[in-house]
Amino acid sequence: FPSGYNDGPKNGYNNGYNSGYNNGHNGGYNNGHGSRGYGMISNLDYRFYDRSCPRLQMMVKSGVWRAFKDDSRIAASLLRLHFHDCFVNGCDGSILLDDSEDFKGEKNALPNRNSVRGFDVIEDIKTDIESVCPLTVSCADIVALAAREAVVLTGGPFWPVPLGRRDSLTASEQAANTNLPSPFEPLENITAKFVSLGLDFKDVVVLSGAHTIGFAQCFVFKHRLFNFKGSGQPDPNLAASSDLLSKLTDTCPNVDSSNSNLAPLDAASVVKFDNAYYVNLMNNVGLLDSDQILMSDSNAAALVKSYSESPYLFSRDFAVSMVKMGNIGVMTGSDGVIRARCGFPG
Ligand code: HEM
Ligand SMILES: [Ca+2]
Ligand SMILES: [Ca+2]
Repeated sequence: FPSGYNDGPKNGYNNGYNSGYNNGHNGGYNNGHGSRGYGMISNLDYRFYDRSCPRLQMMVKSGVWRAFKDDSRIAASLLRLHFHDCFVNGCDGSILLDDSEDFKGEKNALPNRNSVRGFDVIEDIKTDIESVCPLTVSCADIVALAAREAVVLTGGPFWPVPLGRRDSLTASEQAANTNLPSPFEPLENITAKFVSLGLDFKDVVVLSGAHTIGFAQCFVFKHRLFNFKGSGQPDPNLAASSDLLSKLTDTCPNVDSSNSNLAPLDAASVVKFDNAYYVNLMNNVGLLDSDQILMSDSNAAALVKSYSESPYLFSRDFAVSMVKMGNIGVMTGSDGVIRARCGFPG
């Protein structure tokens, strides 16, 4: 990676943050082999808290399990929380900051408002950890570990999480609105957003597999059900599966009041972290336009096919891509802070 990758400026954090970010990185379309693996260049360290907070990982694990007992969707929500943190100013806990009178952060940015969940779970875990290891563990690291636990808890792969991220003092509503991929935009745009953060095309396909768990609100896919691209008809991909189409129109009748109703992203196994997401795409029953659209690109479709055939391949590649995502724009050393509470910068 270019120098400067890991040392985000302390002051004026957002100014020019992305400049030079991607120089020299492998741009765009490749098959992802080579330059992948756990050996990424990063200042993070698997053993960062071994001495300062030896029970950290156990505490995160039990906090996630506790929350999961009452709400199995929380696993999906915690995984998405890490993604929405890392894609906006790097994995720095920025998404966790509460709005105040003179500060508007990311929580209420368009992709997050009434959509991202799990803040209270992270805050509860942080409170536990503060009682044992005060001002030691960053919120960004807790989110990264919680995302891993969420995947393990739902039957997905375990991977060691490199640690030592520092928390931001600020957040950017605007960056959240522009950096996070939207389910309404074409694959090229989504890919460009990943590439601008040092990820690649394979990561788009692999990380989209996170949609093997969790839910989406009707308004993000409703345009596929009734009047796709002005045709007055459902998306032909969905129409081919009358079974799914009728379930979705039951959940999401064509009235505004259904907009926040929920449908499983992977109807085959909504709380199981498996490769069914890719099997769905092969069968044209992906829920989001941005999911099914992967099949319209021959490189992506080839990866989808191989993951649909091999859960092991998917598990392995997902773990690798999650470590990559967890490295985006991290602050280490004396940059940033360790927050006392995740919702407040101080
Ligand atoms: C590739 C571009 C992506 C797009 C366009 C996208 C879009 C979305 C949308 C629209 C939702 C539903 C939100 C709602 O209805 O409130 C969602 C849910 C979700 N996304 Fe993504 N996503 C993408 C990539 C990712 C990645 C990289 C991850 C994690 C590694 C992820 C994890 C999730 C999870 C787990 C949920 C379910 C959350 C829950 O049930 O609380 N997504 N995504
Ligand atoms: Ca962030
Ligand atoms: Ca699944």
